[in-house]
Amino acid sequence: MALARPTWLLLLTDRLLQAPRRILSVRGPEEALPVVRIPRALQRRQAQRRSGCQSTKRPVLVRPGPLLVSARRPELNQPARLTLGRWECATLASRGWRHRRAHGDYFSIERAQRDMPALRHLSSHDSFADLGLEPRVLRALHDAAPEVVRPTSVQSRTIPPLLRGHNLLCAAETGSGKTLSYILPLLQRILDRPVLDIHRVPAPRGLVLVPSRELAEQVQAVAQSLGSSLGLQVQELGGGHGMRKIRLQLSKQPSAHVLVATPGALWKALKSQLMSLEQLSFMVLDEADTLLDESFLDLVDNILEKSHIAQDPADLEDPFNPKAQLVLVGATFPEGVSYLLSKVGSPGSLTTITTSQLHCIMPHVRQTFLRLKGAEKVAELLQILKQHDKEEKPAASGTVLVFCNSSSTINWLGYILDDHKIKHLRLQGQMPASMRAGIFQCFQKGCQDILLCTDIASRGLDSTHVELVVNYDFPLTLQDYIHRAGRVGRLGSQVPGAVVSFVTHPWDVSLVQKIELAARRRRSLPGLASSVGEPLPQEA
Ligand SMILES: Nc1ncnc2c1ncn2[C@@H]1O[C@H](COP(=O)(O)OP(=O)(O)OP(=O)(O)O)[C@@H](O)[C@H]1O
Repeated sequence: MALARPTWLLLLTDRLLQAPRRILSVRGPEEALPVVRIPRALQRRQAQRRSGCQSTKRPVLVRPGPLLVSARRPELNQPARLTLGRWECATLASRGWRHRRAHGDYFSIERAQRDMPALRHLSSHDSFADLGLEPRVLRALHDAAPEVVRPTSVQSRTIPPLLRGHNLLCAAETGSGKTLSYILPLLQRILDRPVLDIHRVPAPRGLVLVPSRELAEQVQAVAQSLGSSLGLQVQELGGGHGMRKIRLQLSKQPSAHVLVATPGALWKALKSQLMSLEQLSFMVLDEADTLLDESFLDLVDNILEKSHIAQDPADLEDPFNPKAQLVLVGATFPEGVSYLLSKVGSPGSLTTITTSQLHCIMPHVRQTFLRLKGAEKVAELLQILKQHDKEEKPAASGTVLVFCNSSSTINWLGYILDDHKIKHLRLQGQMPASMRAGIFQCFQKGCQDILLCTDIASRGLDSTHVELVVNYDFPLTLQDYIHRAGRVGRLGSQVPGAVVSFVTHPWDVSLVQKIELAARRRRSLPGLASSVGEPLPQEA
């Protein structure tokens, strides 16, 4: 914006410009002479003004048609038909967002397609029966989830090799149906294998390790709904409890066939010899990148030591020395994933399944970024929530997830929402286990429309009724952004979702620029493995 210059300054500069290249004095020759130099840009502007010339800026051309990126400044829009080349530079809408003058700016990555990528490229002839599942498993699937008729692309590619006994790494975008892609083969494989002998302690034949107790509850519910009609019991063992509770939980179903557990709780049970993994024939690490990061790696390492992982399908055939098939599942895998995989087994023994949209910005969900001052965030959130409350929606749909980076922000924001009489639920890691239990299920059932949560609700939790994700605090990593945004636009979502992110800090801006560039180029986000199955670097 041009600032109004006082008239005296204009007159002075006009005078000075009469002799543009000379050193100009404004005092007598006897005094010390201050030197005034006229900047060239100002000289040019003044010359233009005098000659009545128009600005040389080209007028902004806003072409009609759908957009891939729409910005507050229309000259930064990108039409949907245009994709930026890999090495091509573009002026980003978020360029200059580190400066405080950018406050109030915004842009959106628009919805480029209606269907989620997992459902594309499927013909109506695809069926679960073609994947090698037995009729009894198909019946169980039909009884438990009649809406699941056609397999998604990740299910079509994952189920057959798992049924053949391969160790597998499945990397596919959020909400694409990864849970069924490992649960169905798990149930069929353990049905096929006889029980060897009676153990003194519970000895599950299938194990699913997950990073949070909410996810353990969810996977247990899916597996149990399928297992019931197959005569299989599925038990959940969530973390945050003492030994007494773990003992009690295990004594409820001592002969459960499948265990869904968090690493901490399982390791406590194994250490106290309340459980054995000797009968294990199928082991899954769901959200594998989290389970292999520093916070869980030691526990997972210990658990893997107690399980006998097969190196290839032939190892599974020996009835006297049972070994377990290993499956790693996730929606994000950081660069250097091969190094992490080498810690759980030989990466060469893993069949790798990845999808084309892995680590990409979801093309079917509108994602908006607002550059705000920290002090404006509360007002903006209240406005979004009040606006959302006014809209008419069917029951248990159109709910909102608000993500913050810390438990203290959740508590503080919760009090503010209470003050404004906005009903909501809160879920954060510092809550005692007893308080935390059941909150996400309650939100899933539609008891409340709004859930304030930290990243413990961002991974794996199914939320097909969520309409809006608000990143009140911008996530700290691109992985977290992918997982949070992945709570909308899921398979079976009842409403087309949207994501709104508040951008306040300079480090937020760096991530936003990476997201915007990846979206404009329609490429995967940087810093995440482009090829999950890449070979390990050779040791020197
Ligand atoms: N073949 C299918 N047809 C229709 N709906 C399906 C199918 N497979 C799974 N679903 C549904 O899709 C939703 C998402 O599935 P799921 O939770 O397994 O996704 P995910 O890939 O594990 O996601 P995340 O990466 O977030 O963990 C669930 O509600 C599930 O019931």
